Amino acid sequence: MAPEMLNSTTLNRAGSGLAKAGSLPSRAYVTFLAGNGDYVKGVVGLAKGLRKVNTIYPLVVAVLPDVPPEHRRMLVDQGCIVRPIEPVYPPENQTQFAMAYYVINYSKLRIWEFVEYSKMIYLDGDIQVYDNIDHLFDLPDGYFYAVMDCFCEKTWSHTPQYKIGYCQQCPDKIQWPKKLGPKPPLYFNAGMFVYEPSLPTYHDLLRTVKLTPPTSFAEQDFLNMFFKDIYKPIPNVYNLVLAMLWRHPENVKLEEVKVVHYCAAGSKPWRYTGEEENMDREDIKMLVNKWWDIYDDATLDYNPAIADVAPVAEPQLTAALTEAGVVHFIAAPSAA
Ligand SMILES: O=c1ccn([C@@H]2O[C@H](COP(=O)(O)OP(=O)(O)O)[C@@H](O)[C@H]2O)c(=O)[nH]1
Ligand SMILES: OC[C@H]1O[C@H](O[C@@H]2[C@@H](O)[C@H](O)[C@@H](O)[C@H](O)[C@@H]2O)[C@H](O)[C@@H](O)[C@H]1O
Ligand SMILES: [Mn+2]
Repeated sequence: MAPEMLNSTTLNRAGSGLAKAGSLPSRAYVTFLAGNGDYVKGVVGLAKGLRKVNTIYPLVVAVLPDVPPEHRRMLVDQGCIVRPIEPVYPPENQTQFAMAYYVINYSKLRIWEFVEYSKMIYLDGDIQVYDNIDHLFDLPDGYFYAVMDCFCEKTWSHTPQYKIGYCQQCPDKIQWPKKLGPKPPLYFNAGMFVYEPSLPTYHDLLRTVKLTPPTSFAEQDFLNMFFKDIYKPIPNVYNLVLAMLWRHPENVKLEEVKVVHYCAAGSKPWRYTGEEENMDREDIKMLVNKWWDIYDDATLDYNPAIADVAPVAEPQLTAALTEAGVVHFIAAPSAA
């Protein structure tokens, strides 16, 4: 039975980061950085964007060995928690990944090992958060929450969905033909998800990835297969895959969007030229400028002197607050 979409009422009722009595959940945002190129700008922008929306949680950055010390320093200077990780490689393969570099994205799997955190929200480095989404941490445990992807871009041209014009974003437009067998399970974009780090899950992921032939969307396909039984879709406002603007405009209310994912070809703000297809759209130009406004805003730089330093609650104070039934959890100094 297809997982029902969580609606915004349910999500907003999830709470505002108030920990239930007795629990002091350790939560953080986490992103992934590879290489010595310009994605580090994406992560700096993300750190500043999270700070602008007043998240109470830190930003952890999982860095591959090829991220240079000066880039790591930039991230520490922006209040991020830098966590070195080792690469994860898929089995030997002849796969044509949709983008050749997708092979490095398997290293995202290392974030399941961050068990010092009970719940994490993963965000790609090419994502920006324009509204506070801390309430997602209060979603019920035991599920994998993410936004459904779209199958209409050329990057999907190898798939039966694309060939018949079927997309889960408009399931009634083209019916899935019985001759193709069961309708594909709901499929999420792996640029943003809410998950629980867990060593048993981590070891299961690493064991399973070694046995799973790679496919076009690399770790995204793998994660969809691995979590298909506990995947719960959340509204598109939590991860606007930019192609939705021209593929499914009826599903987008830009003024309500909380998270923008600059994944369309040519849309990475730090590389934007406006020349690629759809990049001359007014909404794209506005979103790229919005990203730069945050990136260039020096008032959003991390300042240790005024950062939310987690008050070291006296044990008796915590006990008293717990007794009162609610403990407002202030995490480690907000990295963002
Ligand atoms: O050279 C790279 C390529 C990717 N990434 C990280 O891997 C994520 C996934 O890649 P990308 O966002 O480019 O994939 P897309 O969402 O555009 O398909 C990026 O957001 C970065 O966090 C990186 O750090 N360096
Ligand atoms: O390594 C595979 C990547 O696959 C996904 O990107 C794709 C996917 O969303 C397609 O549906 C779009 O058409 C395409 O533009 C976009 O780049 C994730 O965003 C990224 O984090 C990562 O998992
Ligand atoms: Mn991305």
